Amino acid sequence: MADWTLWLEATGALAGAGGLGYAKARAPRVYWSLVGMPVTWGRFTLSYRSTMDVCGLTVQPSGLRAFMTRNVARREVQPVPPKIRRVRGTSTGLRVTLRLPAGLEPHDVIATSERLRHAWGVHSVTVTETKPGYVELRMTGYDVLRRVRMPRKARPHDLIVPVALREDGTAWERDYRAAPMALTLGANHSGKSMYQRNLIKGLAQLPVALVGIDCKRGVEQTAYAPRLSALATTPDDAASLLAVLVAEMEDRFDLLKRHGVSEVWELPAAERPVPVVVLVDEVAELILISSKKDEERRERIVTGLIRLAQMARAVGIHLEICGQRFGSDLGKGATMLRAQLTGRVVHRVNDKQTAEMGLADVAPDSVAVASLIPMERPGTAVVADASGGWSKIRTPETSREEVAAVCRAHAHLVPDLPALEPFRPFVPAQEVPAAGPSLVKPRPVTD
Ligand SMILES: Nc1ncnc2c1ncn2[C@@H]1O[C@H](COP(=O)(O)OP(=O)(O)OP(=O)(O)O)[C@@H](O)[C@H]1O
Repeated sequence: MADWTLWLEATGALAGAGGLGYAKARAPRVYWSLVGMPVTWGRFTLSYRSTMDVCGLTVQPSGLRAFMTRNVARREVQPVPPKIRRVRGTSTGLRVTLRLPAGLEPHDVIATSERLRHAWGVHSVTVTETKPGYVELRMTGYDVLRRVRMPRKARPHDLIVPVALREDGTAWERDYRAAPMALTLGANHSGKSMYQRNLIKGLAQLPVALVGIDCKRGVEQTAYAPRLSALATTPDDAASLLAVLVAEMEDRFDLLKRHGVSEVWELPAAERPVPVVVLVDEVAELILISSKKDEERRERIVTGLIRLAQMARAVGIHLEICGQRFGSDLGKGATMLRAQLTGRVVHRVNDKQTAEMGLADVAPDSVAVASLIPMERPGTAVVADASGGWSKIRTPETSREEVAAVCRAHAHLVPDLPALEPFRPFVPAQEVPAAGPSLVKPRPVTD
């Protein structure tokens, strides 16, 4: 058996020496499909039982089974590894479904994933419980986060936007129904704007209202103006816009009350107000003040944000807040606001405390991983939610022009929300595409 493994490895090495070595470095996906996958598949198949044995992932067979093996099959009784239910090759690695024998639990496999990775010579092994008694080993043959390519099937739908790639090769999706409010943290140049850019690219294609708050004079979000229902580029405008959003939230609650339901998703489709996603580019610009006279405005902004974060989920208003830090140093109300933001995305940070601000209260295990994101990998982040689960992701590199083009192409999806009309950004006539059929039916917010 070992000879077969050696033969497969030798084939891989020879192919590498014959020119595929170049492909391995420059086109790892091609190399994986041509060489890596067959070699790894062979290595996995041939060494599966012994690897599971040395990694402690076997159990003693049941009495009956041991009896039958000894007396009927007349073979030596051997420890039993998890049963392989399915092996599937993908463009980034191998997926193996295992049925766990009694006595093993998913955590046992998770604890040995590093040993399995080395045993099968793959870049990473991620273990996911698919249903009770079953786990999936997701192996990647190369570093998929080096040059991110999103899976072809990953498309925005409902209120779900694929934003980045996980290190196990699957798409990470921002699901607004599962995590209605989210916080994105990261140091300068860590990739926060790129994350938001990818998010806007996906959201722009959905029937939602996009509201931008970019108090860095709109340098990032102005480019997306054709698809924005509102844009605030100064703290004063932002304070007024948040007051309008709070009033909109209250109107929507009146609508829910009239229909006797508790959230917008229970309303008939024709009555349901369009979801609103509020994207705040840098929260410190909004709530950090330098003089006493701005205190009243800050108070209004923080109160508005906290009210939206606490209640607006039920009426389909979502917050997506970005910042470099988000702790008590931002002043009164900051930690209260943070506690309402369920989804957490933490890019490279300058100090462990910032990673803790984002992750310690939802996924403490991931703090160390976020603290170690290297500078030369912008766009890499750790995502976590209140379920305690977390993943390492990286966004695809997407230019502002590309996202601006998507926004122009979907400008007809801007819904009719009269309350936001005064905040609608100016769009030069040449940027507005010829009128096409509107996919969004204008709906009154109230009856
Ligand atoms: N996923 C990515 N892949 C490759 N390059 C990226 C990625 N994300 C960001 N970058 C690059 O890193 C740099 C910083 O990105 P970005 O502007 O998104 O960071 P930021 O955290 O918003 O910075 P700042 O706080 O200074 O605005 C940019 O040059 C961008 O092109």
